[in-house]
Amino acid sequence: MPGYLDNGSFGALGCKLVTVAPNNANLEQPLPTINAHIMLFDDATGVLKAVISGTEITQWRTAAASAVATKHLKPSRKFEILAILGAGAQGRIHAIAFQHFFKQVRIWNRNRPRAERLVSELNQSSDSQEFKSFGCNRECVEGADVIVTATFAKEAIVQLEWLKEGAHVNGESRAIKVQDGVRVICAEKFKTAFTSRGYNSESFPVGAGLTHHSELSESIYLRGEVYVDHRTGAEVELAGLKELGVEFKGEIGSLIAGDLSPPPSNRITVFQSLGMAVEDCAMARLVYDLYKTA
Ligand SMILES: NC(=O)C1=CN([C@@H]2O[C@H](COP(=O)(O)OP(=O)(O)OC[C@H]3O[C@@H](n4cnc5c(N)ncnc54)[C@H](O)[C@@H]3O)[C@@H](O)[C@H]2O)C=CC1
Ligand SMILES: O=C(O)C1=NCCCC1
Repeated sequence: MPGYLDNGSFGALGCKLVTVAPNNANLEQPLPTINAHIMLFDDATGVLKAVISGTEITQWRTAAASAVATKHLKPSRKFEILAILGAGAQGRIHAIAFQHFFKQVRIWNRNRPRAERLVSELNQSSDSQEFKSFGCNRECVEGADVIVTATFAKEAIVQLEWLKEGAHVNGESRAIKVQDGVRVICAEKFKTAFTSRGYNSESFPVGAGLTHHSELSESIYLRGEVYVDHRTGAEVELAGLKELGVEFKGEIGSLIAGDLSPPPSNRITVFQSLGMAVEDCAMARLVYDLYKTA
């Protein structure tokens, strides 16, 4: 993921190499599923300045993007309940990053003991928020003001009728379109890019028919106000949603810049996060600057 930013006073040029190995959680000594390294270059000369571990940066910048999206899509709402589906790396960091804006943080995982372990860790480090584990995704979501989905689920784990009026959803996993029969052997980004171009090889045995894979039900995308981090990326990576007739209302950056107004507060909103290299570059530069001044 190569990225570059320059606002006149702060520049960053970098490239993140990232792998996704969903089985890592099942190893005897579990490892993160998503591992990354960021090469940071001098943005004026192009000279390599540092190679920085990008695993935690990926977790924090993704949660930060969701927090910023939530703030700008729901500027006037008072939140009480946050529901997080998925107790992995993203679920954990979202809980830590969001906790102070909520009275209760609910966490569901398909394997409940994992949610219970996370809840126990979080309750020990907090004196004001209540963290609660759930065995049922519907119960976890019903009544929540904000929902975060951070799993690898290929079927909907959130339904429209479970959402309360004005709820906001941060969807971390891509709502991808694949052809039935695709063997998952590589990162979603490449898989989508290959199959959407009709490529077919031994590594990609492609069957008939199109399937829409997403953590959120189609009706949430169709009835909600859907915002993305990057429209050009979304047009390609979320082609399945476009084909369903889903309209992307805009980028979160346009809301921050004041080029767009937030939707009425009683509307259901969705931030469909893709992840942007520029987020990694900005954070790598901040980490590098802190390291140099420490
Ligand atoms: N938008 C963005 O910028 C980013 C998005 N992500 C996405 O966030 C999601 C979570 O990533 P991590 O927390 O790093 O992974 P992780 O492996 O640490 O956690 C994944 C969680 O999902 C659960 N899970 C796995 N398969 C499932 C299924 N079929 N149904 C229900 N639950 C299932 C696991 O039990 C686990 O708790 C992934 O979809 C990943 O692609 C990750 C990084 C950046
Ligand atoms: O934005 C990222 O970084 C990632 N997004 C999806 C999963 C891999 C990492």
